[in-house]
Amino acid sequence: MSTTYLLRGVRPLGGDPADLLLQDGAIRRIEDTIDTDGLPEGTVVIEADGLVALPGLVDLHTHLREPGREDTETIASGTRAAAAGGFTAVHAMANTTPVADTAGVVEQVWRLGRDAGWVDVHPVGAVSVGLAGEQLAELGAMAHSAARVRVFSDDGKCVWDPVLMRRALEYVKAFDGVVAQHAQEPRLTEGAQMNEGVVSAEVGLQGWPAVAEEAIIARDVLLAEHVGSRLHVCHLSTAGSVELVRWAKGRGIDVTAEVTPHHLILTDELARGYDPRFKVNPPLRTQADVDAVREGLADGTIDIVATDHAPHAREDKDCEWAAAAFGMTGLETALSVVQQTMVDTGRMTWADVARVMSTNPARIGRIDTGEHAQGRPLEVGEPANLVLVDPAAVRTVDGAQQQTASVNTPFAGHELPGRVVATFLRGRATVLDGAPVETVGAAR
Ligand SMILES: NC(=O)N[C@@H](CC(=O)O)C(=O)O
Ligand SMILES: [Zn+2]
Ligand SMILES: [Zn+2]
Repeated sequence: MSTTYLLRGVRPLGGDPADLLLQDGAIRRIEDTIDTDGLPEGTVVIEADGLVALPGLVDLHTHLREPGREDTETIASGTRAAAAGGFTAVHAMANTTPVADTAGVVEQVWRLGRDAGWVDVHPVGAVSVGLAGEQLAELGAMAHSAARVRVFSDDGKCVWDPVLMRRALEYVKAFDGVVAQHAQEPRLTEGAQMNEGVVSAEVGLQGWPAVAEEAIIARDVLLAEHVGSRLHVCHLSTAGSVELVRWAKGRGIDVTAEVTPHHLILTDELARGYDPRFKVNPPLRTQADVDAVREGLADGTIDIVATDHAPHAREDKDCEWAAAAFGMTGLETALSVVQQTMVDTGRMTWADVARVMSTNPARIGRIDTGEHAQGRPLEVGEPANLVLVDPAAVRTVDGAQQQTASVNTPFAGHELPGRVVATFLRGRATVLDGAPVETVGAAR
């Protein structure tokens, strides 16, 4: 029998306090006060005064590195980090070794995720065989596998060939899939190391122009319109990209877009210290771009925040900038960065955070229905996927103390607001008192 939890005085979506009863995997009661009389023996009462309850967070863009780079992250360590960050579902990117471009690989990732038990793992399927950008991968077989893939991406590489991109967009319509594009014109970014601008000129690193991202987004929204398909733009990072997505949506094109926490707060000024922790793809941009993506997220042009959690080995980051790998971790800091940049600044409410970090990503990934539905409202009868966050807490980020197996967080030493106190996956606690519940994997 599963544990019954009574959450006392919690604030659903930051609203008025209420008592919530989680029982047999679902939210059973939401009332001003729930009396403990008559509750099953062994009911665990959590005094949640001042805590905000959100639907379990859903990440549309996580790199779990398994299979192939288990030295940097495994499905178990990455999903444990996700639970610690308040997530109940993640989409695992396809740029593994081997690439997740067959039904066999996506089913393996899905099974390992299920066995680990921390969050629901939804594998992303590659668009092209081996991410090589030449031949379409077996999208249908992945969609109809046990992993039920709906999101397809060559992330890390751009689907550059417009004919291949067109075919992928056409193909995924058959199973209501979406192509998630890493928008990067490869010829315009050969050898690029950081954002092209004043800072790149001053520090002498090769620049990566905004137009390299924007040109692909412009092309792809027109392709999506032409074939009547769904497009998702990964980790959008420039003011011009926000404008393009705004224009496309105004025209009725079925496009969605994501921004990462780091692009909401960090700028290319950080490259001045040549610390490769700040080397990422797409690169950190200017303050004007940061302002534009914040505005785009607040006004709904950008649909979601996705972490692009990209763990890397020490040797791939403890080296000179030009030799270092692109990417930074993010699962355990995402909610805090969104709180700091969007909630504490008055741009968004907690209900808006639920929308951009749970409801919308679940809908884009088509995981918002069925037995394992995610991103559902906090209502009686819905699955008990929840995160409890203490918005008044302040913590100093320490890479070594995180659950991820890698330490390439850009926020080491930063004070960030907010702390995940508890996470529930279908009524089962994965995190309690701010710490992962050790019996999670074993309980299955
Ligand atoms: N974001 C990154 O800088 N790196 C990602 C790939 C990607 O998201 O493009 C990775 O896999 O390391
Ligand atoms: Zn990418
Ligand atoms: Zn990525």
